[in-house]
Amino acid sequence: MTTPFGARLRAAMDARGPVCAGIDPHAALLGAWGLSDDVSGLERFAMTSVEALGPEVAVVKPQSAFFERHGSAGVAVLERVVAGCRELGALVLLDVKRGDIGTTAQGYADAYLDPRSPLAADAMTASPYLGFGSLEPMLATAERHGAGVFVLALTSNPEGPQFQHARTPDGGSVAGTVLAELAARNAGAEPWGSHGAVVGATIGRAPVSAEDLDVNGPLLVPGVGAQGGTAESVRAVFGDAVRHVVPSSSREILGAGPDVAALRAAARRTNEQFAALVR
Ligand SMILES: O=C(O)c1cc(=O)[nH]c(=O)n1[C@@H]1O[C@H](COP(=O)(O)O)[C@@H](O)[C@H]1O
Repeated sequence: MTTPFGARLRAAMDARGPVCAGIDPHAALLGAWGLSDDVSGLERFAMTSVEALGPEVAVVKPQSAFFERHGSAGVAVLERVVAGCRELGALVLLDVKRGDIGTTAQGYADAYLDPRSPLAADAMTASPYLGFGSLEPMLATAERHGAGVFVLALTSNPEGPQFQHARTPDGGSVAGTVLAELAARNAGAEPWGSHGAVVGATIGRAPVSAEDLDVNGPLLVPGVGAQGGTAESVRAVFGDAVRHVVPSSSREILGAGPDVAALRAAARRTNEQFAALVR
């Protein structure tokens, strides 16, 4: 039987540190690396990131949007990023933030979580806006293949609270409902479950407690670095749930490139800042 994603993630974090390094080939970053904003620039950026980060961090998170904007040739580069990072020992969380009615959700699950797909990753990001139950095909497909799903709960952008803090008829919040559903799904799993919540480092006051944040699964925490989140602010926001945190940083680490050693050193620094939090 395939080892569940949750167990693989725990082992990878113990071995390499907790940080998830994003691969976000923004036009601005391509420029900062002296690369052209086209497929050849994208390929150079992406494969340099793979070489630097694949052997270094527990999880790599390629942002699909920045590959898709170059069309099918860009998606072909993304396929090489996914395969290359996995070959170098990093888990791959594909950031696609998908969500749709069940039958279509199955299509997304097949695309990103079925090992027979050219874009098969270890985990994907999903949006619960069509209802948590609409994600069932992704959760079930992930479980079948030892993969995981990270569901948006409290995102790092300022617009997030409009929906995520909204109250449900039972008096809870939308974000709290997502967290409760994840906790139920991960219940009993050891060392923790395979499905995580996305909770930004910069959320400030949120309608959930540290207890709610303990979903017996990983908490992907973007907003670290470029968006202002630090180890201290993460400790303040997450309380006891801080041991579940997978801090995610894209621009701050990538800004150290294109030198491979400098990129690795930036990832290592972020790991050092957060290592003590998650023990
Ligand atoms: O799912 C995510 O990773 C994500 C969730 C969120 O709430 N906020 C957020 O910034 N992200 C992603 O994190 C990346 C930006 O990270 P930085 O460049 O470190 O700010 C982008 O790929 C975003 O899509």
